[in-house]
Amino acid sequence: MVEKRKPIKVEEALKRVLQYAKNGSTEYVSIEESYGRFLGEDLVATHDVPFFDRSPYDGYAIRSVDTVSASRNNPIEFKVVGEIGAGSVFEGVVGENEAVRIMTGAQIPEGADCVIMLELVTESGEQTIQIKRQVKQGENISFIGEDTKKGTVLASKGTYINPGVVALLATFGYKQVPVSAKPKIGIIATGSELLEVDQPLEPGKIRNSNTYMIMAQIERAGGEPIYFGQFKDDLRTCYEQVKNTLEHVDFLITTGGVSVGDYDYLPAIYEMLGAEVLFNKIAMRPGSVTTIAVKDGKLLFGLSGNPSACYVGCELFVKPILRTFLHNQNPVLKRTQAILGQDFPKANPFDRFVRGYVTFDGSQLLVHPVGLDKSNVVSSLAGANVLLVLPGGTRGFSKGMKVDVLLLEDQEGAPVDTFLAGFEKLNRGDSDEVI
Ligand SMILES: Nc1nc2c(c(=O)[nH]1)N[C@H]1C(S)=C(S)[C@@H](COP(=O)(O)OP(=O)(O)OC[C@H]3O[C@@H](n4cnc5c(N)ncnc54)[C@H](O)[C@@H]3O)O[C@H]1N2
Ligand code: MOO
Ligand SMILES: [Mg+2]
Repeated sequence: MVEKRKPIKVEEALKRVLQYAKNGSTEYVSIEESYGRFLGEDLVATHDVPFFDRSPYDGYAIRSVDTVSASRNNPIEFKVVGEIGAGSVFEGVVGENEAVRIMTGAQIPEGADCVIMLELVTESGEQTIQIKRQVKQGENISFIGEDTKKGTVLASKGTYINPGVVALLATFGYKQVPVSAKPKIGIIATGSELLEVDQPLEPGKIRNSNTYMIMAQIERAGGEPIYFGQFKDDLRTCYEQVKNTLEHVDFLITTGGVSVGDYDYLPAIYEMLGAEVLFNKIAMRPGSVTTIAVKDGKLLFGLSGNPSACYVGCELFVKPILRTFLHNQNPVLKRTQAILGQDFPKANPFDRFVRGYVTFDGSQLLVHPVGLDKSNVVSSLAGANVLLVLPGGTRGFSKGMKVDVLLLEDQEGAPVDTFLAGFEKLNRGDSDEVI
């Protein structure tokens, strides 16, 4: 008698998995290697930026008081007493009707309290200029600390290091950057039908695409994938592999063998390991068979063998655990809304995660499903930049309807609470599907 599994809601599955989320440690990498990593400590401004009052223009630094009566009919003459480019400092003090020729980025000389742009002065002699307008105190000065003040937390621990964060790291002198250590995520592919990537096709066999897809997904999410090989559907072999691999990784992903088929051995393997199965059926498509178990606090992700199901399982459940390991506060996929660009007539007994492509039509986001919506297809994955979330218990969606989409290529992510709330408020109908 085949086991009847009880599906649980996506949000319930995520809550159960997140109970086992752990934070990893911190390590140092050079600033050149920091892009794409996650901050291992808060990034705090260790000094004001700018560190000194500076000129935002090429011009002349003067005293505003000397320009009070300046006008087109009353040009005021200034003596040019010095010249500084960025990086140089004028050693004297700017006195009455004196000007220092100053370039963008140079420190405002003592005595001066404003800058007039080169274009607005007339050179009236070898070392003299004329000014025909009033310049206000503080005009054209970038003041100390106006960019950021010493002590400000500019990015918190766990923040994704984008190019802007790299600029801040350099600004504050981080030659070595504290980053969150990447979780080591083991991958084992199961299936007697699997060929290595470089093997020629044979009847009944397919190349193992899931391994490489998951490796890429893990890298995109910021983890370190470690591939332990592909194994035939043999209970002993697969059990030994899973057991041994677990010792060397922070989490383990297997693909295939989680359903109810004769050669689906993962359920038996969890039992032999003495692992606690958190769930083995989720009310979602694809990926309903996604099974997650825990052994001594370590998560085992039993992802489906079907490529699209495997992909979705990885994004929805592996990514949040991975990102939490990196101390990231926004570990789940960011959600937004888009207008369905074409009919999607298929009924949705379970929540459906359709591979889609989002574009902006000038006023709104439009989303189109990509390729065939079947869990065993691989081609739709390449063109997808979102997953459309179609609530379970509904009977199809038409063009023009507003739908939720989860962004696949976004690196910012979203907080768990809002993500869960998004699912809880889905307008689901009654599902008559039981398997
Ligand atoms: N009687 C039932 N049959 C199935 C059910 C069910 O509930 N009752 N669930 C179906 C669903 S839904 C899915 S999804 C799949 C899940 O299958 P498994 O996770 O057990 O995976 P396998 O049986 O090993 O393989 C399924 C499919 O995927 C291909 N595959 C496997 N590994 C790879 C890989 N590394 N790269 C590419 N493709 C791979 C494999 O050849 C199979 O075609 O079960 C349904 N059946
Ligand atoms: O788990 Mo299967 O992918 O639902 O389609
Ligand atoms: Mg199977």
